[in-house]
Formats: sequence, structure tokens, C-alpha cells
Amino acid sequence: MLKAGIVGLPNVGKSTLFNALIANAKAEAANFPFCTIEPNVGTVTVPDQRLNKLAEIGKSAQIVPARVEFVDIAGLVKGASKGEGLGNQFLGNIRACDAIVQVVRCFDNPDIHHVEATIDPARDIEIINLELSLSDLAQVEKRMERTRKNSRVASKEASFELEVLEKLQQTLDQGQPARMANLNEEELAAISFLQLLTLKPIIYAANVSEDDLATGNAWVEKVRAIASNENAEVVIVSAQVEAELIELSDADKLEFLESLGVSEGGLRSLIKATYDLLGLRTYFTVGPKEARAWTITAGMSAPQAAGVIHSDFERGFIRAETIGFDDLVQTGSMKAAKEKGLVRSEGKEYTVQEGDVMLFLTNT
Ligand SMILES: Nc1ncnc2c1ncn2[C@@H]1O[C@H](COP(=O)(O)OP(=O)(O)OP(=O)(O)O)[C@@H](O)[C@H]1O
Repeated sequence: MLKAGIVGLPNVGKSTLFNALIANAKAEAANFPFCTIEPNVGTVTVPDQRLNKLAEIGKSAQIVPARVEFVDIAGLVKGASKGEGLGNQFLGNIRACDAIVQVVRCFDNPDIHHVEATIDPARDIEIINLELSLSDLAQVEKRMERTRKNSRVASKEASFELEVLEKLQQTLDQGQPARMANLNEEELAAISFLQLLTLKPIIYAANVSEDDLATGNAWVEKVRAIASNENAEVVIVSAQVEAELIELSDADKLEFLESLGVSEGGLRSLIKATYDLLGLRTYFTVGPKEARAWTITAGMSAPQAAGVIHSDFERGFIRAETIGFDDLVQTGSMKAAKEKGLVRSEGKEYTVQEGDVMLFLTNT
């Protein structure tokens, strides 16, 4: 399952956001730096309107959406890469994530202490990104040392790896993220095992007060400027609004959001952006039991996609009855679609497309 790590300076709203993300989350938000000591993990569902349609067509009893795992990673402060605050342990937790959501404080509230005293998203982002870069630098240098020691008789692989590591070292040494080293695919593959933090895709979650949710503010614009330089995404969210929404009935939710001039608090956009960021694709299976979304990466073949359901399905794959979501919705039923010849029989070579509805035939 896709795993996204939530990072940011203390008191920027990470726990509030995480709690809102996972309705029954155990993490406690409090106006106190370092209050989140254990990494908190929770899964959320990816909203997808197409599932409702499919469940209607398939008369499915249940809808099972795709899921993303979020990890609330506290303790990133200036000096974390040197072991300050809760230090390196937390950087290790981010290493295991596929994407990073960096919460940036874009709200003012004199009652809530900011570790750096003022509200300044550009500075906050720089602090966090510098810590991530320094941690990567330490990782790269450790590896260089080992590779040099272990390969006294120079092998081709080792010298290629060293070449790549040196490039990374140069970039990271200037406090730049590893993605600025512009490695090609072969180079990236040679060092992928290092799980460098600053190579991971990043989303900036600009956390605004409820009054700024509809319009954004000058701080959000700063975040946007930084993100566009890095090809990163920005989502405006109000952790505060999301926290309040949890407590409300559906009718009150609507009224509250309307009064703020928005249709949602930003959480759904955040989940969707996280999912899209990784170039993930969704295919569906539909039956009387359930209409279900499955997550695959772009370019997966039909047997690989079947393997996401069960590894036996990949091994025993024969073919897949396949129809695009739009075609199925237009014809209104699988039967009608078959009569019109819109259901294709796809073999092992087929590359699964976004929105395919599939039925796998296997010899298992
Ligand atoms: N958008 C917002 N507008 C106003 N207040 C907010 C907003 N988001 C969060 N807060 C408030 O800021 C305070 C700090 O939030 P929170 O505890 O979630 O921060 P944190 O980043 O998880 O901190 P730590 O790393 O110390 O755990 C809380 O009192 C929370 O209610």
C-alpha cells in the first residue's frame, strides 16, 4: 500500500491533520512541541465517485475504495539530522515512505507557539528541507566509505555507484535536495536502495485558518512559489476546520462549509493529490459482492495487475475480460456491453489502463 509521511516543524498542525485524516486516530494534538512521540500510522480511503456508479451497475452490496497509508512523523526540528529534538529516528521513519506531505504553517494564532517565533513558510520549508538534505548527505557519505572499502578491486558496478554518489554528495553538500542532481534512470536505479528522502515526491499542505480556506493568503502564495520551483504540489487545507468537521452531523457540516465559502476542508484534495503524485492508476473489479478499486503503478501488465489481488492470480493468469469505465457506464450493464462487443478479451501482454473494469480468468 502507498505510504505517505506527514512532516513539518512542531506545532504547524500535523497531528490535527492526521487526526482528521484518520477519524479514530489515537494521536493527540496539543499546544506543545514534541507531543507526538510515536510515529502514528493510519489508513484512509481514496475518494472516487466512479465506484458509486459501478456499484449501481453491478448491484454490488459493498464499495471498497483504494487506500493510502499516512504516517504522522513528529520531531523534525532544526538540527534533527544531527540527532537533535527526536532526531534521526524520525528521519528513518520517513525513509520507508513513498511520498512526503510537508505541513506548512500558514495560519497565525498568538496562543499557539511557533518554534521559530514568527510565521514564515519559506523559512520553515528551508529548515525542513535542509534537515532532509543533511540526513541524505550523511547516508550518501556512509555508503561511499563502505563501497570504497569493500571494492578495493574496482568492479564496474562499484565505480559506477561511486560516480553517482559523488554527484549526489556535491548537490547535497550545498544544502540542495538530491532531486536537483538530475540523475538519469540508470543512475537512480543504482542508488535506489538508499531510499533518499530528498528524492521522494513531495506535497506541501498549506495549513490555513478557517477564514483563509476559500481565498488562501500571502503565506500560501509563498509556498506556491517554492513548490513551482521544485515541481512539487500544493494543497490548501485547514486542519482546524477538518478537526471541527469530525464533530458535526452531515447537515451541520454542509452549513459550516458553506459559511466558509468552500465545499470541503481540503482533506479530500490532499488524499487525491498524494495518490496522483505517484503516478498511480486505478482499475476496478465489480460483482454482486463488491465494487472495488485496486491500485497499480502506470505501465503494469494484466497479470501484474491481477497479482495485486492475489499472487496466485498472476501465476495462473489466462486472460482478462476488460472494458473501460466510460464504455460500461454508457451501455449501462455488462450484458449490454458484451452484446455491443465492447468487452475485450485481453492477454498477458496487455497494459492495464486507468479506469479499466476487469474480470480475470485464471487456472487457480
Ligand atoms: N489551520 C489552523 N488554524 C488554527 N489553528 C490550528 C490550525 N491547524 C492547527 N492548529 C492548532 O495548532 C496547534 C498545534 O497543532 P498540532 O498539535 O496538530 O501540531 P503538530 O505539528 O502536530 O505539533 P507536534 O509536532 O508538536 O506534535 C493546535 O492547538 C491546533 O489546534
